[in-house]
Amino acid sequence: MDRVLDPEFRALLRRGRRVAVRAVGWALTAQFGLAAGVVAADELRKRRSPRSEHQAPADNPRHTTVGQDEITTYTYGEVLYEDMLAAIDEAQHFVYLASYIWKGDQVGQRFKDAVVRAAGRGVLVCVVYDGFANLVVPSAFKKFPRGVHVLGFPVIRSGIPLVDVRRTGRDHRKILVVDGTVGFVGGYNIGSLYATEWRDTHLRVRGPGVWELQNSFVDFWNRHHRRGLPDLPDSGSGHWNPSVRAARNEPSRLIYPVRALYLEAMDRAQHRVWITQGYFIPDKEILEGLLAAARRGVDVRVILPEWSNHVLADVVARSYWATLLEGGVHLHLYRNVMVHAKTATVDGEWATVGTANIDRLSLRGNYEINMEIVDPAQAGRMEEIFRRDLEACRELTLEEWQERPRYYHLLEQALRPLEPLL
Ligand SMILES: O=P(O)(O)OC[C@H](O)CO
Repeated sequence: MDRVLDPEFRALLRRGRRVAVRAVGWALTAQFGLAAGVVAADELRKRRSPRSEHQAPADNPRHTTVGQDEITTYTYGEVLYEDMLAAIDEAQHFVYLASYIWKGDQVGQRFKDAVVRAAGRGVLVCVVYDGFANLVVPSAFKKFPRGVHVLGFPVIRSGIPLVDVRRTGRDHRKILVVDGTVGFVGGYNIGSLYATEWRDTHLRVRGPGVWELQNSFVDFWNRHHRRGLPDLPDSGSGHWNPSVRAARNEPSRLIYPVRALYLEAMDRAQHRVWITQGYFIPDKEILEGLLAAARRGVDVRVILPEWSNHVLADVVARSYWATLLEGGVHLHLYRNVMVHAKTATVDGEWATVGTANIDRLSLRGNYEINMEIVDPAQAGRMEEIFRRDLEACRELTLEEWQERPRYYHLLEQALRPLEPLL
């Protein structure tokens, strides 16, 4: 105690604290400087090889029937958007549309026109977009006529996010529900780029499973809409079908079941775990799940873009590749086209398609929704799609990865601490 009061010792402590604060400051500056440098270098690379030279494969949708639900799986945006727009144009009672990104471009305008038309003929129209994800979209585009009810999920929310987790998370969902009879969900945001240049996956559900999507929309809307917007009827469902279910991450209710969905499915796998992801930064338990499956002889494969549109996410993701490859996980790099799908299939029995990436933001951060379908026909379709995608990929070998330049390895380690932000 005497020593604490000793002025010399206190001066020493003060100096130590100053040095520590400065060191942390320099480390953070260096790390963010490095991150900025990597982003700038990637911009140069993109300018040299514009992605628009590359088109996603224009595959037709695939259909299955699961119990009383008709499931259509889309892997090409242009076809999906036409069907979504047709569904909105056919709406008679309500249109619920949530899109994390809603670009103010040609495709975005077509969706806007469609919902305005629906509202004009007396259909109840409620739309949600994420304020942060659409900061770059002109505000004029985000203004709708009075008949369209709009929830722009605020960029800044009340409360202190670090103290109250319920106040955190972006609305990352992409859902369309029309009249309770047809629903769409998956990785596609709304925008022209995604129509032809990105490889993504979306589902259309027709049948009682639509309730899963409708319920997610209604619950979110009723919890988050501002005063003046209508409450939506919350119907409940008499239909209990374990084969077609939605898992919804909801920070405001402290539930993150999509992560559990992946962990449980990997744990059960005996033959195949085939995952397709745009941004793949597995946390400790997901990584353990993949490696454990590979150890017991399961064929574990992940399709990823060779380069995604987020270079920092790429670099941090790559810091796990050596561990994955050494553990027997196969990595397939999709060439030239951005793969943005958030899907997985296990043993030809189970499949998920949704909005959640395998990264911290999606699995422990955002509002997300993934359909879980336990059915050999749908899982078979997803396996067909996976095999088809493999043709556009090259497999990365451990030897090749070990030969990457030393500086690249250092970059991965230096940027890995950014993982909680991704
Ligand atoms: O957040 P996601 O998965 O919808 O992806 C969004 C794109 O990265 C936009 O740049």
